[in-house]
Amino acid sequence: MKLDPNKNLDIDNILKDLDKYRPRRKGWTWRKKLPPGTKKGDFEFYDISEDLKNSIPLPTAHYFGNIDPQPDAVITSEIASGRFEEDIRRMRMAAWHGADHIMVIRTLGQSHIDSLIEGTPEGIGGIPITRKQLRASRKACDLIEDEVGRPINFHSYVSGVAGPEIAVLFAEEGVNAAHQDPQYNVLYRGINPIRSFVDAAVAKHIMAEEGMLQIDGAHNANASAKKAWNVMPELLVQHGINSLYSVKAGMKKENIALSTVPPTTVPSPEFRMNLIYAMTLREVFKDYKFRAQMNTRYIESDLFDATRVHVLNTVLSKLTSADIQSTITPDEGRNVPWHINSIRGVETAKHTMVSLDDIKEYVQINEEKVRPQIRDLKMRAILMLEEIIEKGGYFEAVEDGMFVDNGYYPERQGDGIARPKDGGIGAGSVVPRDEDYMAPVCNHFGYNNLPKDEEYDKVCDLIGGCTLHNPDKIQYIDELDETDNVEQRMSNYRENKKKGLIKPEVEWSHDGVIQIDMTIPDTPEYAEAAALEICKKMNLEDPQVISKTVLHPSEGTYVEIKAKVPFFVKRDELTLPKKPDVMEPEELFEYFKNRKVKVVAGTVGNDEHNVGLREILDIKHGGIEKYGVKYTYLGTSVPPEKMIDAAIEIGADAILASMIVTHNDIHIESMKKLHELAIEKGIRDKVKIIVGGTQINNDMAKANGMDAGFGRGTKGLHVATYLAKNLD
Ligand SMILES: Cc1ncc(COP(=O)(O)O)c(/C=N/CCC[C@H](N)C(=O)O)c1O
Repeated sequence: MKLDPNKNLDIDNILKDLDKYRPRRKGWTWRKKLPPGTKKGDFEFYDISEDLKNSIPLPTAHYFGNIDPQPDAVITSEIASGRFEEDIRRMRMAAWHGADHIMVIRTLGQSHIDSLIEGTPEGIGGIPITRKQLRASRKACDLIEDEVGRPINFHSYVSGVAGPEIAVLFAEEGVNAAHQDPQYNVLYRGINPIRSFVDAAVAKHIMAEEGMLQIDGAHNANASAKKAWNVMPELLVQHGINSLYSVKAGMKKENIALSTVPPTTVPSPEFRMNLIYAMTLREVFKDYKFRAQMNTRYIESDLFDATRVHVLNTVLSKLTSADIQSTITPDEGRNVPWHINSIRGVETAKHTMVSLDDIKEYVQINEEKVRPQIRDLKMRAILMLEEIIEKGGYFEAVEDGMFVDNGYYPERQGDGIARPKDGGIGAGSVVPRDEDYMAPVCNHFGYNNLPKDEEYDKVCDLIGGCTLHNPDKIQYIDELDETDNVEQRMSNYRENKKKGLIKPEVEWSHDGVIQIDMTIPDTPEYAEAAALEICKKMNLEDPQVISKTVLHPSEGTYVEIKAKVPFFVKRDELTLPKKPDVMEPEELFEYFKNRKVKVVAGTVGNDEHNVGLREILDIKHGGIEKYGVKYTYLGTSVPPEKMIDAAIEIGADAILASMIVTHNDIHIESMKKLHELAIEKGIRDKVKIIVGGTQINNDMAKANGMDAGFGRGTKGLHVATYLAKNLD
């Protein structure tokens, strides 16, 4: 099965035969870097990887031959609509924009479920991670990676009281990467510390054997602390605990990605503070990988502000290093990510990384300035580790509330998250393995009383293969819940699709949600009330203000609203907008380089307007001069006779006559005059007469003897295209 860029991804195809689906590979895939100095278009790049086969380049790419250079870092798109079948389309969109790491947020609270969920129940704020969801998503990623021409890493989360089971599920299903950090269970999910670390060793060992990439959980401290910038010393400690524990559980350092989020933002003097932290982290953990993540901590509902934060975060990644740049949707502060915002996040990362190609060769960090601060930060982390040892170890330290304290260690606020060593969910559930404990499964961590006297290659030979080596042993359970399952959810989607009904969407198909914005010249309260009233009068349903920007306390407020359109439009009743007939700039440059074209231009009759014509002529705003057309400008209020004489004198190929004034149909008269004079002087068949103006259109112009007419919104590109296509 292959995807056709001109066709929707067929979810039914994805759902078919999932019981037989097998992942095409296991483990993580990095991008294939290109040699320094690789040429793309007219330019050399030093930090890029192989191109995509299919992609959507950045908005300005069309000026540069549509190149779409791919940064060397993997780019993550985080997707979480709550319905996996809806996420799949967004994965495809994100991949076309350059994401090759798809992370799907888990539904609320899955960490507290002590077994695997089966089927595909609808999630909240994320989706339930289940075998069927993983298979459908990985299968979709197979198709999408073939379509864009680059492997896609599918990512999920190993945490909670079912951590080891989840890890085995991921290993069986070819999940390529996962978050795994026992500190996450302890601090944020209140799961027993000892249980969390024992489970983590088992989970990490399985992940390690499958070559899965691991992302740790340090970013959560950053996201949970009231004063995130104060937890920097602790972040180093948390990274250290998880990284070393992972190595001891069998993970390779190149598969251990430290999850680093810039701890602060404006109006604090964020960049120099985040720079110190980022540099310190990379020095201390230089053999590991870095997954930089845009800041989720301070994302408000203002999309522009979020995007500015994200650009600066990515600049920091480029000035230090990032093996993976995870993107957060700018609407993190107000919605479950919308398609457009998932894409905006990916574009921000790609834009910033490509624009800063090779920047470290040009911008050197002032060592004298940063060194003392890096040293200070390292010392604070070392002191914290020493105190942890003094207290008797990690469990005692976390019991004592040392973690996520809002002090800048060693200063403490005393408001850390304390977790009792023998308390929390799953307390007392860890029992030592018996002497004769034997588990005939592969990649199993810890004591395993395996037979000494038997020959076997791998442990599971003892039972004819475990699910990691004999996937036919996997018990695939389809849907358990008659009502909450993907077939139910897809039914009315299929109905509407078959009828060719179209509705806007932001999270789910046919949710009908649109976003509109308006500026109301009033106080924020009145602006909000007015905006909602305007939506009601527009017959929009359930309008909600999702963001407000005060332009001035009383002069004006910008309001963004989401609301639902209560109707469908029928696809087969739509008349498609006529594509403007324009050639690509490169084609026009080429044409006018080989065909010297001269035109005469002026505003005809008693008419002093000249701005519009100048825009069509001048190079500044993309006038015809930009493409190589030579023009002679005769000015304003030019008599038709003078236009024709000038055309003869310079041997013009075309006359461009601007006509703005139209009262008493003076413009029609001028057109006729130009046409008749050109015939009289014997040049009518040698010159194209083109008229333009706000009231002009092509049919009217041709009806009055002209060759073409251009109305409001015309650009030099349109006129240059006409000339290139119509001059002999
Ligand atoms: C270390 C760890 N383990 C498990 C979970 C998931 O855990 P639950 O199912 O919500 O309990 C998380 C979640 N992180 C938040 C989203 C990801 C973030 N935006 C990121 O990209 O890093 C986690 O950080």
